[in-house]
Amino acid sequence: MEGLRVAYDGRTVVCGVDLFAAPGEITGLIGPNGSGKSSVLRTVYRHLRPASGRVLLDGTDLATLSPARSARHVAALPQERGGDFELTVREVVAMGRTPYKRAFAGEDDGDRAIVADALDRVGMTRHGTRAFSALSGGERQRVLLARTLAQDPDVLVLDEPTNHLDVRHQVELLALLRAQHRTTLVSLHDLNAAASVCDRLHVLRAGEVVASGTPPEVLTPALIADVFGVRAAVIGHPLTGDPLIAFDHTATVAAPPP
Ligand SMILES: Nc1ncnc2c1ncn2[C@@H]1O[C@H](COP(=O)(O)OP(=O)(O)OP(=O)(O)O)[C@@H](O)[C@H]1O
Repeated sequence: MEGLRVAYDGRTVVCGVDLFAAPGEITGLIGPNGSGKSSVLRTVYRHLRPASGRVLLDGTDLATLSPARSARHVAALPQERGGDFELTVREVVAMGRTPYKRAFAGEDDGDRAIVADALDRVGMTRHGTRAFSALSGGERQRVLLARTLAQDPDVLVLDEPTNHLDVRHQVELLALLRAQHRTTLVSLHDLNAAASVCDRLHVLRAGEVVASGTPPEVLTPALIADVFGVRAAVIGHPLTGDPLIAFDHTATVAAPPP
């Protein structure tokens, strides 16, 4: 992203963000509520047009690609999860193949194998014939993740993907992201999950990137106090060695800026 600015009704909420997501790496966006994480991601999956600045994919301005073309490159798990599709689980996942099909073209064996594999990866194979609208929040989340996998994108954009998931499914989802080795841009509220899964982190505050680096570089007690207004100790995780952030849940520190 180059000089990315996002505005709603003339109010700027992302102001001049420059950000690079390296190929095959997991790039994390963290920051307080309202800091602009979703707004940045929405420009990447083209739900929003930047007010100024550009989103480049291998040097090509995404805005110059047709929607179908960019959908072959970029798949998203957005925060707005759409309505209750009157579709089965399998049909929702098969929607991921749409950017590759001509109008009215049916599924071929290749599509069917990709859809089956995507369902398998999120552990939803046995739910394939159920109505999507009848699933729990976490199950829907996993089905929508399978749809992005079926889309076979170069770039995966995920806005708070662990929302609604129990801890086991959070761990599975993060492991799945790691195993993909795709260029991934993800917003996360769980700083410990971000520390464990992301190669690089960018911290947003009031629409600006205020820190960037590897998780150990970024996730310091000073930054956590400054940006989130919470006291924390950062220690090495006894099992993995990743930074482990132990919050002081008894009190906040200075209120974070608006
Ligand atoms: N559709 C919209 N219309 C108007 N303002 C919006 C819209 N979506 C977001 N905003 C505003 O833009 C700012 C950034 O919001 P955004 O959702 O990008 O932040 P976020 O960091 O993803 O927040 P959260 O952690 O709460 O999901 C906020 O002030 C929010 O109120």
